Amino acid sequence: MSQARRTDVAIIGAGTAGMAAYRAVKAAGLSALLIEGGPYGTTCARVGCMPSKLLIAAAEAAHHARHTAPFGVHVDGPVRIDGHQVMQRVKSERDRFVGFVLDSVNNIPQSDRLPGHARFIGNTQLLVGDSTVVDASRVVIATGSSAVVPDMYAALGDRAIINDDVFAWDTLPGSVLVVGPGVIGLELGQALARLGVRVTVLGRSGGLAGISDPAVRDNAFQAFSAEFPLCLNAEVTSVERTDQGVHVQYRDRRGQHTEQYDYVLLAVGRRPNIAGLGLENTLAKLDDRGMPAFNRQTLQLDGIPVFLAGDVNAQWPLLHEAADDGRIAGQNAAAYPAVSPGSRRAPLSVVFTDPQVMHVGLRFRQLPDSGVVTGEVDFADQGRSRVMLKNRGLLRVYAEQQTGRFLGAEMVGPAAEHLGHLLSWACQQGMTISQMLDMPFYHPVIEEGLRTALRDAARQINA
Ligand SMILES: Cc1cc2nc3c(=O)[nH]c(=O)nc-3n(C[C@H](O)[C@H](O)[C@H](O)COP(=O)(O)OP(=O)(O)OC[C@H]3O[C@@H](n4cnc5c(N)ncnc54)[C@H](O)[C@@H]3O)c2cc1C
Ligand SMILES: NC(=O)c1ccc[n+]([C@@H]2O[C@H](COP(=O)([O-])OP(=O)(O)OC[C@H]3O[C@@H](n4cnc5c(N)ncnc54)[C@H](O)[C@@H]3O)[C@@H](O)[C@H]2O)c1
Repeated sequence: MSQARRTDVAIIGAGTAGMAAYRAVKAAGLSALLIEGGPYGTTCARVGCMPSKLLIAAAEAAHHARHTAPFGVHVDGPVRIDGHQVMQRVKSERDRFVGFVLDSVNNIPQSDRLPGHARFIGNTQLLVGDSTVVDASRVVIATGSSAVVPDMYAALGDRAIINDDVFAWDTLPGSVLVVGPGVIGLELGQALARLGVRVTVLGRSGGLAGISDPAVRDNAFQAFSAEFPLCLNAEVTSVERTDQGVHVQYRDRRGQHTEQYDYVLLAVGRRPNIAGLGLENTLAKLDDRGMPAFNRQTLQLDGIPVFLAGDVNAQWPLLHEAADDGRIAGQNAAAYPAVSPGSRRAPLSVVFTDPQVMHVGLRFRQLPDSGVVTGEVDFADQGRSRVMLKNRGLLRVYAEQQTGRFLGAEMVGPAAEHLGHLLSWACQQGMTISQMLDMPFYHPVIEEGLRTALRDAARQINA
């Protein structure tokens, strides 16, 4: 027997964006229904940001323990890694973070929550599960994204894994081939390598951690390829399931390779969760991949009161952007038809490798063809970085020649997560290089490296 529900705003997906949208709709005094087809807890807490950082933290502990000798400090005897204990901490701390999300879900009145997979049967009408029809005045789609699994790996069954599977392990495997040297591939690949897993990371089109500045990318390549086999232009020619794991053949500049791994970790990108949503039953304009046309400022789909928030819109698939998207979509859904562009922050991304990678504002590839100066610092001789033996990396800052306005930066190097925050705040304030140089710099700190890059840019602006 079918059930009918009526609400002002239906929100599909109780992830970071969906929960933020729900809060915004309720704050505006409208009714909202939060529909979730999978487990509660969010991608970030369950299988994304948090468990990956927990694995990285264990890897950093192992790495530090193995690299004390240059300081004259010796850990006599081998560093022993207990894979069970590593994964136990990753999972129990992860569960703690998920628990906080579940608490906030439980604080949402039961009548505002609807479990089940949702699909459109009209512009703002949804079928949830097999029998519940939801009539909404507006809808927010916040269904997230899923890891892409290229066809050639499907035959490997449970030996072809994605990030979710790593965080379900009870112990560490012996070997993993990581396909995709993007953010996920590098974060997890390096962490596993430092935890004693034999790791190879393969890319196919030269990309590395999303870095677009060739000088920064080269510097990053030197750092990572010194730690584990890393090839950015490889072609995997065959993969075959064996009793022991996976038999892999790939080709790179050095020739053909035949190797055996326990698992192939696929980290070749993520795809918006749009398929199966039934958008063809609405008036949304869909492209050839089924993506609806939408306004990037208001997040509204062209022509219908439906909004697209978080990873599913593929604008900036990052946690803080998903939360902002959810707020903007929720506010606009509530205010519809009086929608307005949401306020955005300066772009900032951080990759939690060692050395870390970050970008702020405009990326190198987005810079105008002329009228830009680039200041840089190589961290090899940077004082505090050298003191701590963290002296590898390159920071490049971009500024408008005419006005001196700071435009953006790309970096691989020490404390990039912190330098990235300083720079993104300056970017959002619209500061010039000279205003940034007027700010305090303590001694001796890694931020003095940033000052060197800013001075380099200032010299060129003044010339
Ligand atoms: C390994 C990894 C590490 C990451 N690390 C970081 C990091 O360090 N920093 C950072 O900023 N970002 C990181 N991210 C990205 C970040 O996790 C995402 O940007 C963010 O979680 C996206 O939130 P969301 O709300 O869009 O999607 P989600 O949290 O995935 O929520 C979508 C929800 O929609 C539900 N759903 C889907 N379809 C339907 C349907 N038809 N009906 C009902 N429900 C549906 C799903 O079950 C899911 O619960 C990482 C991602 C991964 C995978
Ligand atoms: N620290 C963070 O903020 C963080 C961490 C993890 C994930 N994320 C988010 O998750 C998103 C997805 O991450 P991702 O690493 O899956 O995607 P990605 O787009 O960052 O990287 C995918 C990489 O795989 C390569 N690739 C594509 N097809 C390939 C193939 N067939 N063989 C070999 N290489 C191939 C691409 O060239 C690219 O280098 C990121 O863009 C980011 O927004 C963020």
